[in-house]
Amino acid sequence: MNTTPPRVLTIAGSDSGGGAGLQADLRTLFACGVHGMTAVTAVTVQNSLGVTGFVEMAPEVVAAQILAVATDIGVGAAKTGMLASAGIIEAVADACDQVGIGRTGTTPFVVDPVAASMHGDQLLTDLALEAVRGLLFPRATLVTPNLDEVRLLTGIDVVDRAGQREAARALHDLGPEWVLVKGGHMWADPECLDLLFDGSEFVELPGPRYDTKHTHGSGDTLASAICSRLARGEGVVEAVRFGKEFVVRSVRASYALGAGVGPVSPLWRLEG
Ligand SMILES: Nc1ncnc2c1ncn2[C@@H]1O[C@H](COP(=O)(O)OP(=O)(O)OP(=O)(O)O)[C@@H](O)[C@H]1O
Ligand SMILES: Cc1ncc(CO)c(N)n1
Repeated sequence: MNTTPPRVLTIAGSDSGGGAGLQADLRTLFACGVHGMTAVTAVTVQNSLGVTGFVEMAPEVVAAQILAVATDIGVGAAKTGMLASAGIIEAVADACDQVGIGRTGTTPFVVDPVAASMHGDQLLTDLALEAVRGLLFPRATLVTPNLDEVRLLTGIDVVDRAGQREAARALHDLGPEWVLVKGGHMWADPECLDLLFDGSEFVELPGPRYDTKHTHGSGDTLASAICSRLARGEGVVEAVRFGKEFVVRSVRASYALGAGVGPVSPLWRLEG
């Protein structure tokens, strides 16, 4: 009999182009050696040029998927991606409480507050943003906003590293245990520095900035790689260090796809 690997649940939307969303999560989780499970929140109509539409799942169907896998298969760590609406966020918060995911329980919970695609297409309503702040952040082990999401959530426009620290403090005040302010969108910075904060200590995670436009799915890949380690029982700092290293290599392995923005690729992990 083979050993059952650790299990990670992603609560996320589908990207028909296969580069971001739950497809990026599943391929990253596979490459990281864990069993991936999905609670689908929405189906987007998407390719390398952007998102042209989406339909949401009914909130009770999202909750039912979470309960179904948690009560039978078990969840070692969970993450959120696109959540689409306030109704879905309320259902997710409630279902997570029921099965011990997040700070009301013991299962690590990574909240990636996906608000828009990299082309600027909105993936979350304005009302839902308030629900992310009020219902998900206080339950999160770790939140992983990019700089556009930081601006939407805190009003802080981060343009330098001092601003990144100020934003980390403001986000931590919203209740998560840890905050990771991603630096990918600090375009003037020759590096991509991600900043981790637990309310007292800052941990800087420096990394190169590769000269490529093909970074679709980088945030999903980072959060999924982090979850793969949290599900093994690693601490947040160790897991985030692994995730950063993993996403850097995946950006380096990214490829062109269609006429627009290609995806980062975790396939390097499976080669050789
Ligand atoms: N050009 C790049 N070269 C190397 N690392 C990058 C690059 N762009 C982003 N990263 C890294 O990828 C991760 C995701 O960062 P980013 O700030 O782009 O998040 P995101 O906007 O949520 O991602 P996406 O919306 O593309 O999925 C971070 O660890 C960031 O430092
Ligand atoms: C479904 C989905 N989730 C997340 C993102 C952001 O990467 C996207 N473009 N599409």
